[in-house]
Formats: sequence, C-alpha cells, structure tokens
Amino acid sequence: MSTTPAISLTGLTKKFKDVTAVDDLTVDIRAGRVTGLLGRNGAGKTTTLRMLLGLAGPTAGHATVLGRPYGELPRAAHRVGVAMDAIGPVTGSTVRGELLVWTACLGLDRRRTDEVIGLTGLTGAEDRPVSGCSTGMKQRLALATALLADPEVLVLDEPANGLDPDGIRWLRDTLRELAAEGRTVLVSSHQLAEVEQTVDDVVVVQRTLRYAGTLADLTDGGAHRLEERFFHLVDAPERALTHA
Ligand SMILES: Nc1ncnc2c1ncn2[C@@H]1O[C@H](COP(=O)(O)OP(=O)(O)OP(=O)(O)O)[C@@H](O)[C@H]1O
Repeated sequence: MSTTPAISLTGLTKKFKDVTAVDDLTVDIRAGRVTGLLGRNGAGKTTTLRMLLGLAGPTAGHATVLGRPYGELPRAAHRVGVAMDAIGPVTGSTVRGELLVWTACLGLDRRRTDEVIGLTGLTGAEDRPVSGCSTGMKQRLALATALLADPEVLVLDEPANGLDPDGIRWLRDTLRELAAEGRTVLVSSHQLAEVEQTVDDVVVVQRTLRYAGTLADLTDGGAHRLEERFFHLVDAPERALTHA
C-alpha cells in the first residue's frame, strides 16, 4: 500500500463573514482506503470537500489531491470522481442521456455509459427521465457519473442519503470493492451505523478537527460503538484529537 496520502488538507480554513465553517483543518487521507468524513449538520464537511475540489477558495491553508491542488492536477476530471449536490444533472433528460453528456465531456467511449449503468444497478432505468427518478436512483446516477472515467480517487458527499436498505448495502459493497481495487474513497456521511460497516479510516470534524485515524483505533477494535465515540469527540471541549 502506498504511504503517500491521496489527499492532504493543510491548515484549511474557510470563513463566511462572521461564520468560521472550517478552522485550521490539517489531515491526510490515506490511499487505497475508504475514509468517512463525519460531523454534525453544519460541521463543515461540504465546505471542506468544496475547497478540496476548488469549488470554494480557502480563507487560509491549502488542499491537494494526488499531490497537486485539484485545479492544477492534470486530467483531474478523469482521476478524481466526484458526487456532490453542487454537481447535479445537467441535461434534464434521461439517465442514459445524462451519462452520455458526461461521457462526451470526458472524451470517453460511449460504451462506458452502459458499463457504469450496469455497475450502479441502473439497468432497466436507463430511459427514465432524471426528474422522475427516486432519490436513491439519483444517488446511483451520481455515483455512476463519478465512476465514468474510472478514477483513482472518489469524493462523495453523503451518497447514502435517500437510499433504501438494498441501496445502502449495495453502496457499502461498492465502496469496499472500489477500495479493494486500490482506489481512494472519501465519503461524508451522517449515518454512523452504516459508516461503521464501511470505512477503514475516520475523520471527525466540528469546525475543527476532532479525530483522524483508523476506525479500529477509534472504537478500540470494536469494543465501543462509533456513535458513542462520535458524541464524545464532537461534544468535547474544542481540541484536536489526532491519531496516526
Ligand atoms: N455559502 C455560504 N455562505 C455562508 N455560510 C455558509 C456557506 N456555506 C456554508 N456555510 C456555513 O458554513 C457552516 C458549514 O456548512 P457545511 O455545509 O460545510 O456543513 P456540513 O457539515 O456539510 O453540514 P450538513 O451535514 O448539514 O450538510 C454552516 O454554518 C453553514 O451555514
């Protein structure tokens, strides 16, 4: 396994007028692993991911993915797959139509569209208008779009939201398979019981960093529930607890 982090955040800070959304966040995301980015509503998860992807400029600090700021990474859209609300459907057409637009934008063979439809369980729904898709199907479509270019890194903002139990299990298996193939998966989530079954590593934020390390270290090898440890961390006086 590579020891070079796939993603590095260094002193990352974002202020919106009088609100500090992210404060001096320094953390490395290890390659080839699934990392859960956890925090309460408003903890700064989406803002962190937006800064990582160059969608928001940091007030201070910097972020790199695969060794470069996203905006300076050659073939960034091929190497980093992204699923977040800010990057929603563009065409207002069908599932396949939507994917074909992205396939063309990325300069990929049209056959890749059908491959990701199969990979994400959207077979049979290809001709459905995106506007008529359930939330779970839209989540599958977002992941299908992120997977199109067969990226090394996946950045997924709350991909489990709106998925039914089948969808949750499918997502878990898919993320584990992607990491087993050597890909790096950074996934934000509120669903702690699900995260506990999916991730290798955990980053907990509450504006500042509260924990970065392995799930096994955080839960003492499963002796504690992730939820219990999470509340201990986010309710603790502001301080950074970091583990290797
Ligand atoms: N464009 C903006 N202008 C002003 N404040 C913002 C903006 N974007 C985010 N914030 C504020 O920054 C803080 C962090 O928001 P962010 O969306 O990053 O949190 P989050 O952890 O992703 O929350 P959630 O789990 O609810 O999605 C919140 O207080 C939010 O209101």
